[in-house]
Amino acid sequence: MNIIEVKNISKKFEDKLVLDNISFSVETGDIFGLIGPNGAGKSTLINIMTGLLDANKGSITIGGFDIKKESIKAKEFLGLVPQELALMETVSAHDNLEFFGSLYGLKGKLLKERINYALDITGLTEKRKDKVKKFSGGMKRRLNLAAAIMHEPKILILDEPTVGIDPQSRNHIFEFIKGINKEKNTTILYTSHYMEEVEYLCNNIFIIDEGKEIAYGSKKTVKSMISNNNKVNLRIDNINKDLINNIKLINGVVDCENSHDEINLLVEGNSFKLEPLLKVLESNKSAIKSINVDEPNLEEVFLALTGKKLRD
Ligand SMILES: Nc1ncnc2c1ncn2[C@@H]1O[C@H](COP(=O)(O)OP(=O)(O)OP(=O)(O)O)[C@@H](O)[C@H]1O
Repeated sequence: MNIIEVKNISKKFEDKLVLDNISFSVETGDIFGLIGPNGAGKSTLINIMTGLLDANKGSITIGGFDIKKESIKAKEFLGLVPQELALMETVSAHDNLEFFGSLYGLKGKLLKERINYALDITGLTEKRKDKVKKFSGGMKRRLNLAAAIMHEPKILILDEPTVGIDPQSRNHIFEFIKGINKEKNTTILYTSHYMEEVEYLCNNIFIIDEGKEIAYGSKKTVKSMISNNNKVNLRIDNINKDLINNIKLINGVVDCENSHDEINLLVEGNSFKLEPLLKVLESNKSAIKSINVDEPNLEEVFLALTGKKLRD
């Protein structure tokens, strides 16, 4: 079932079109990536999805409910972690979560359980009694995540949660996302302009630039949009002319470059097989030190489709 359906959303600020006919759907239990550079329209889209902003055109359903017409029911599905922090600095992590939990009507044993779970899954259990003003930026961001899951939302929307934080907190956030997705089947909508994060976390992705769809589908589909070619890097002994010529004759080899102990191949993903390559190496008595096969990464996909880099 699709827990999120975005259909033909357009949005203008004054005369400027910042979202241009955007459509996609997110399946229940997916980790879905919304990627684009600064100013692409990600936050505007999230604000429309969460009912904070009206679109000029199109519709969005959350859990089957229209975000405008049945907003109370639709919003029950949502947990939002915005870019800005919303925490009380002068009280402890625990007391912040107690406050946010009570806003959702939680009390007693259930409130305690939810606080413990939220602290545990964000890696903050040891800091539960510390005042938030003593926290690093990354720890505050994690506490913000913990606050957003107190009501156990079915969908968690994270707007660039790793911007400007330390690597340790970044890893905690990744573990948190994978953990809550696995344990509670929480659907995740993750926005970022870091391609490698989306590459690591997400199954399906939507790439947006200047308000327009650039690519949409499974990670594999999106990567295959630019090319079916993979790169193969070989580190071997006994590289000679005959070997290179024989490698070039292997079905699916598009290009072959070599240095003294390394060969780099560009191969056609659908027709190239490793077996004939291994036979050629064996008959040339070339001992293999390493073989690596690389797919294009999402950064390369974005560059190929837009002609520009995600981050300058
Ligand atoms: N309230 C507003 N009034 C006018 N223009 C706006 C408003 N909010 C956003 N914009 C413009 O809409 C475009 C999309 O902005 P948006 O914040 O959605 O992008 P983003 O992809 O989330 O980028 P970032 O990562 O920088 O937040 C930008 O050109 C921005 O300047």
